[in-house]
Amino acid sequence: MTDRHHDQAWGARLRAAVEHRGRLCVGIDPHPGLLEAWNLPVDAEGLEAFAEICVEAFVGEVAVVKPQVAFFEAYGSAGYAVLERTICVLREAGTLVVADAKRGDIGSTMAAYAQSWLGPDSALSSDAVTVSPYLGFGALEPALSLAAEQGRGLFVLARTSNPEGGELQGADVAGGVSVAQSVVNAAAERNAAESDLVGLVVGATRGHGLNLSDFSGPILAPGLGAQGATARDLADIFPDSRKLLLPNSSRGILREGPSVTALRAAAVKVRDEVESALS
Ligand SMILES: O=C(O)c1cc(=O)[nH]c(=O)n1[C@@H]1O[C@H](COP(=O)(O)O)[C@@H](O)[C@H]1O
Repeated sequence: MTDRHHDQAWGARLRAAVEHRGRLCVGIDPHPGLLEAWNLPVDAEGLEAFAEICVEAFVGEVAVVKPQVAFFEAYGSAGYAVLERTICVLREAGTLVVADAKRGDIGSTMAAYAQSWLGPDSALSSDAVTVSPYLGFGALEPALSLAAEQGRGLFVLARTSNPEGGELQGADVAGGVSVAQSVVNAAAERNAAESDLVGLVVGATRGHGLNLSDFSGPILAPGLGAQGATARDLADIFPDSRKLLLPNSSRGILREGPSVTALRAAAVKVRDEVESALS
């Protein structure tokens, strides 16, 4: 593994970080409305100030931070430069970064996305990236191979938190197996070669209806806070306490800014609520 940040497999790094700092994954989602609420200009400079405040508040307190790429991309190359610096500073400080880019394409193009988000030479390179399997789970293979080689991970969308996701993800593919369940099964099978390489995204906003018993990798569970899920819902929705669950909250915490102290306190509060709900 050539990454100067680590020489361990992703699963080992993730499990060690969660052991130290809890399961919460805090999102950096710089919505224009949040920039305004923080009295920042809605431009790349405001974006940079927003990201710097988040970094200061979250480093050392939470295990995993998930920048939502869309809110950086909205400012073009200037936004990407801010994202590069944000990813780099977080990783240098020992915070794991999941880039929420939700990439997915035919295999040959997927290889290029994989280099951007997981390659050793990219300024956007993160510890893990979110990907969409809806061009076929097999099309993700270039990203899976690169992640394995680099000691990084992937989070594959299975059952998303939004209400619109159910129609497609809940549809039957064969013999009563839903599209989302087929993603879960493919992820479990791929993890037989390297455990924890493939994580799943399963929303925390409602019952997912999935059989997760054969899946032992990490599960990113967005929906805490702004989308209505609470820490207490987590134990009902994910009753198997052996699962490595990473609940995500973005706006629910970010709305407590721009004070670094208040933002940090909000993250710590949700982190601790999650830990006591799941322990
Ligand atoms: O992949 C994700 O992180 C994701 C998957 C999903 O099913 N639902 C979901 O909300 N997300 C992301 O998680 C974050 C949730 O943000 P809040 O609703 O503000 O907490 C956003 O960045 C979403 O894009």
